[in-house]
Order: sequence, then C-alpha cells, then structure tokens
Amino acid sequence: MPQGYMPSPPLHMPSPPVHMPSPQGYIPSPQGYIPSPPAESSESREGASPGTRLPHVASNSAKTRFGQIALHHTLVNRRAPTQKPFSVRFNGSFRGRQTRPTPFHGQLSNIIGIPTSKRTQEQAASLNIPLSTLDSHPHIDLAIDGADEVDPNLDLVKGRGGALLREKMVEAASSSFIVVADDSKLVSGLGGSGLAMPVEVVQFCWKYNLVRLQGLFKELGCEAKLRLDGSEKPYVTDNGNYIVDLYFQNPIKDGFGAGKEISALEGVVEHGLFLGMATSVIIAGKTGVEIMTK
Ligand SMILES: O=C[C@H](O)[C@H](O)[C@H](O)COP(=O)(O)O
Repeated sequence: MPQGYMPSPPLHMPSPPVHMPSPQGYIPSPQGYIPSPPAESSESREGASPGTRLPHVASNSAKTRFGQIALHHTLVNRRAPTQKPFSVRFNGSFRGRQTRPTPFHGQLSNIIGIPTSKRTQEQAASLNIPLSTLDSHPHIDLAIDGADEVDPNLDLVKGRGGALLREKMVEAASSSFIVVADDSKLVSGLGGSGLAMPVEVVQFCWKYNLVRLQGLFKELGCEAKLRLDGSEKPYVTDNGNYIVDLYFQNPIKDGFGAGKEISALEGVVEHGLFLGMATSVIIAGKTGVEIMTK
C-alpha cells in the first residue's frame, strides 16, 4: 500500500474538487458522492462479493467513465499527500477518442503515468501526460486496465491487444489494480470464451513452442495458432517477440497450474493468465454497472 494512502469503502467516492462535474450514477451526500439508488438489485457472483448496480450508465461509455471514477476514488482518498508524484499506469483507456481525458484536464496534478505499450506511450505523450518507467518508479499506486476475460475469482485473461508482458510487469508493481470491462468479458472459467489466450514466445523456433503449448492442454481441446498481423505476417510485440494464441474448447480448471506449466517452457516469455492480481473489477452491463471485489 503506498505511503499516505488510506482505502475507503469501495462504493463511496468523496466529493471531488468543485470544478469536477458530478459523476453520472452518483449523488452528493454529506460523505461525498455515493452511488445513486440502484434501479434493480444484482445477483452476487460466486467468488466475489455482492455487486451493486449503478443505473443509467451506457455500457459503451462505462469503461472510460468508471476508469475516471476509479482514478478519482483513489486519488481523493489519499490522506496526507506527500510531494511524491502519484504514479498511474495507462493502457488504451483513451484510445479511439483523441480528446483529453477528464482526469488530466487541469483537474489533477502531480501524476506520473507508466505506459504499457509503445502505442499508449505515444498517445499519453501527445496529451502531455508526464511519463516514466518501472526503472524510475518501481512502485505504482494505481493500475486501471481492461481485460479479455474475467472469471468469478477476478482472475483474468489479458493480452489480445498484444501488450501482456508489459501489462503484467507494471500491474504486478501496482498497489491497486482496477479492471474496467463490459459483461461480454465474464466467463465461468478462464479460456471459456473460446477466444484467444495469448502466450508471448521468442521468435526462435516458435513452432516448436507452439506444438508444446498445444500439447500441454490436449485434454481441454486446445488449438494453438501463431498470431498474424494485417498483412498475414507474424505479429511482433513491442518486445520483439511472437504471440501464440491458445483456443480452448473447455475452460482451464487450474489457472495457477496452467500458468506454471506454460512458464516452465523454455522460450516462453509470458502468458496472458493474470491470476490474483485484480483488486476489483468494474463491469458494465445493459442495465447498469456492477463492482466486483474480493
Ligand atoms: O493487450 C491488451 C490487453 O491485455 C487486453 O487485450 C485489453 O485490456 C482488453 O482490451 P479491451 O478492453 O479494449 O477489450
């Protein structure tokens, strides 16, 4: 936990500075902003605490909105702030729109971002967000990121965007890791979407490792494929490696065991199973937003 940071109840957000608009889905209270009364109750998910629905939040804007709220939540709850810059990691949370994201629109200062891909680094730099690296800032206060799959234990599959290695390094160094996703990402078990579970491998003899990776999960009906780019050439990560995508017919039963087996293969750089890392997950659905915490 970073120096000077005091957690507060997860669903309470103290009042932001006066120039910040009231966040959608929240109402003012003597304790600060609190979620608006739920439109309907939500069901709890196995392995996570009961969720709370925040009504009237469109799922297509929820990721950005709740990323902002998560950031505000963490920042305004810091007691006795030090002069030390607050470090936050970024991924593509502002991609698709080139407008300056609200948290950085002159409302927060003393923030340093740690980008997890070259693309995000360029975007953040173009928005004049101060950037650094893990070398200079080995302890990060807050990570906010999306996920490709979220299971009931808040374990994740990540890396369909190709940034899994840097994401895992940076998120593992973060005191708090908040995932923002929509409900299409929910699965009962990792690999259960039938979509890719990425593994970053060195280019040298990639086929050898592809065959070995597929062989590890024969009983789950796993098919391994080399990821290609738009020109049908092997996709190359920011780290100069290839990605082997694993497609499962049946979900992985033991994520930690699977992760260990994958990592034990020489030439494997990193895998897309993010286990025990997320602090909370903010899920947007058609009828509202649910916050899952352990
Ligand atoms: O490599 C990239 C990331 O791990 C994920 O693929 C990403 O966080 C999920 O992206 P999105 O929220 O845009 O679906």
